[in-house]
Amino acid sequence: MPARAAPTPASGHLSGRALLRGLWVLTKPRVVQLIVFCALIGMLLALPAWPNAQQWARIAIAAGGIWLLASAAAVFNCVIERQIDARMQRTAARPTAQGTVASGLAITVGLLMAAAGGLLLWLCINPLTACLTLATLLGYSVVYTVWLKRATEQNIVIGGASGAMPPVLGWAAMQGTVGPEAWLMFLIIFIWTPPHFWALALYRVEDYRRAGLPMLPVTHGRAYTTRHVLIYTVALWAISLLPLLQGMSGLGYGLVACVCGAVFCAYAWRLHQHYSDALAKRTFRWSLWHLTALFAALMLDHYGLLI
Ligand code: HEM
Ligand SMILES: CC(C)=CCC/C(C)=C/CC/C(C)=C/COP(=O)(O)OP(=O)(O)O
Repeated sequence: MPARAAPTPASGHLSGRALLRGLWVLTKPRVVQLIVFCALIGMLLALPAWPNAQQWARIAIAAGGIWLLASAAAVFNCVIERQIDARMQRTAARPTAQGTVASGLAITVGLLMAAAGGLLLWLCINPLTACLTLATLLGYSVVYTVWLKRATEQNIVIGGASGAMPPVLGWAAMQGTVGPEAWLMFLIIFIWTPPHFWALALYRVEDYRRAGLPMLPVTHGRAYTTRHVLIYTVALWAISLLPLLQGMSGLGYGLVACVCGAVFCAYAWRLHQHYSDALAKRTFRWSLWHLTALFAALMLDHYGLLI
């Protein structure tokens, strides 16, 4: 979403509230909101029962630390990609692409957020969570943004590992180790990421072509991409049922995963058969509801609140 206030005439940079609003936009708040939500579910599932007051305090601090580091990662991504962003209609309004928030300031704010988040996790949670979250930040801001994104059409498949880490971080924050249940949640997000992103890339293909980025619809075309959206969506359907088979969740979760998986597959099948930009947009929107529903169901099931 663009920063709405006008630049000051003298510097071209924003001031006051508009500057804060611009910095907020750079943290990609809606994406980070879902990331923190998945981390929170990881924390709740790592505890056998409803958290007590002390555990709630720990959850709040861990969520705050993960939020700070994820937001910093997003700010670094916006600075590094400001020239690419300026060439794409979807991202051209970002304050870094417009030059209304100076890169130096954005980097400083990002570093401060990363330092605050890292310290919070290291001192108040545990070094494992701090190290894993910092590694996730580097994975997204450096490995994906600087290298993978421009290097291969598998960029978001490999880079998706960073985005899939939140439940692992949440689990580590509560347990001090990482259990198989956490890796199962990682796998769900990891397999969800390609259809989530490629649905968007299909209707934004001209943006990516203009920016010179090797996203799958640019390098391999629409039919190949929709086939891969379908393959990953079917794989996601199967993988999202693993918590049931592993004994981590019950029938309530299984039912939600079954129904949501069927809807996502139906979208992917229709997209493959009768492509339209409008359908690709709806598929992308559904991907967000799908992940939210899966993680909400994992949590409700954990407390026996689903059938
Ligand atoms: C490498 C991994 C990923 C890639 C390449 C990717 C890509 C994208 C892109 C390009 C958008 C922008 C859509 C727009 O501007 O309208 C987007 C939106 C979004 N993504 Fe992802 N994503 C990834 C992983 C994730 C993960 C792990 C989550 C959360 C767990 C997530 C949650 C969201 C949300 C909530 C939005 C909607 C933002 C809005 O409506 O403003 N994404 N994603
Ligand atoms: C520390 C921690 C938990 C970090 C999480 C890392 C993170 C923010 C992952 C989300 C992935 C994401 C926003 C991809 C957007 O792709 P893009 O950058 O290609 O999208 P764009 O074109 O909109 O910039």
